Amino acid sequence: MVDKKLGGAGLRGQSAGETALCTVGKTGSGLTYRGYDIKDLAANAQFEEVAYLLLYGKLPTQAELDAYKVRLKGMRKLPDALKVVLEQIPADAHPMDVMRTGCSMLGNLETEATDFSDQLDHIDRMLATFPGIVNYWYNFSHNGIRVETETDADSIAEQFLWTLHNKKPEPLHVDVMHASLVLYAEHEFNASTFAGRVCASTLSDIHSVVTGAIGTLRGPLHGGANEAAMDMIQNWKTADEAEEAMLGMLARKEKIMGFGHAVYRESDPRNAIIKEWSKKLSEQVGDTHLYAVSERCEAVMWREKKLFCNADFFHASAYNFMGIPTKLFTPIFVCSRVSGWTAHAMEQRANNRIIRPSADYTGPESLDFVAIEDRA
Ligand SMILES: CC(=O)SCCNC(=O)CCNC(=O)[C@H](O)C(C)(C)COP(=O)(O)OP(=O)(O)OC[C@H]1O[C@@H](n2cnc3c(N)ncnc32)[C@H](O)[C@@H]1OP(=O)(O)O
Ligand SMILES: O=C([O-])CC(=O)C(=O)O
Repeated sequence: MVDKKLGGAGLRGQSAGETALCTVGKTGSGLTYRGYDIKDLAANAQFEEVAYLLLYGKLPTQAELDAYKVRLKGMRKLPDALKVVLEQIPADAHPMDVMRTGCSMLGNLETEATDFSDQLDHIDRMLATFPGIVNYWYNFSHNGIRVETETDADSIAEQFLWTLHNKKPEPLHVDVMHASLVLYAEHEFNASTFAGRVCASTLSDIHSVVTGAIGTLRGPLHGGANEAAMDMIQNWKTADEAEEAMLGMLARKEKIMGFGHAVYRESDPRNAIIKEWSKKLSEQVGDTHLYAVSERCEAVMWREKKLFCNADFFHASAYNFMGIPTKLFTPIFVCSRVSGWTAHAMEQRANNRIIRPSADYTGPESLDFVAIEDRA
């Protein structure tokens, strides 16, 4: 078991508020959304059911789910002014920067009411438009295509793949995307959600909450780890080559992306689920090495450091097998986590006090003021 350093830097192990949305690592490795185990949700629920659970407080009935999906489907059109902005962003921009700009621009065009009475309309609109935003930019900047975002896709999972590849995706890939979006939807006071809650606590608007959260998720120590893991494993053609390279990285004390966690001590329960999907996809595409390389990385990290794969590691190979470009990996996380971020914003707003902790001062004391002409 990994010995976690609690306290000290990074507010590790300290409670920074209350939530009814999620528990992380309560038994060392468990994860629940509003009391439901992630294993049950990932195996049985579509992403829209989970988004509904987080945002509307309960699992939907069939009629409620059908109506919710119709509502989201009707909200997919991108405003022309947003498309104009997306078309200005160069092909070599990072798609997370595109998401951040896209979200912010949407907030300029469709600003939330200051009394938050329309918060759920804006939240559902973000859920509905985010896959189209990133893929409209991607297809325009890379392929010169203005992709249609008002597709016939039945779900957000299908909508992401459809707007990326500009065609109806195959059912297995849609199933994997549902599971992936369910796994990424919510995770208590992780860095991006906490950033969003701090923003919400100032009574700022929902697009500012999400824009700040996107910027926070972007880093390789957080959501960016799925891309970083892919960049790493794609260098290796055999499991033995991967093992040798990893041992070198560990000897040089390099961080290995997709491993370790700030809260879990034994395992990340999302890993086994996405790993299973990655295996299935690997068989489907006739992969000869990427899954084997990934499995060896997992074994080496456990053997050498007792570090386990977090949610991001096997997402890398799974997304790769579905033909998703590596730099679009973290934006998929955004398309999902926007449900958790905004559920937290609503929870914060419902019982708000501005989040403003204290700091331990470590600078100099009682200095004499020096006139500008006398300063060295
Ligand atoms: C969806 C998500 O956001 S999941 C997280 C995605 N991020 C990554 O995969 C990035 C790689 N992982 C990491 O950087 C870290 O494990 C974090 C940021 C996730 C957690 O950080 P912390 O809580 O500070 O890590 P923790 O306290 O468990 O670290 C214990 C020791 O293991 C080391 N360690 C932790 N993760 C790794 C890793 N991936 N590779 C190598 N060493 C590691 C730490 O450096 C630390 O060593 P030290 O005591 O010599 O300094
Ligand atoms: O909880 C964390 O620190 C990071 C994480 O796994 C997530 O946000 O999904």
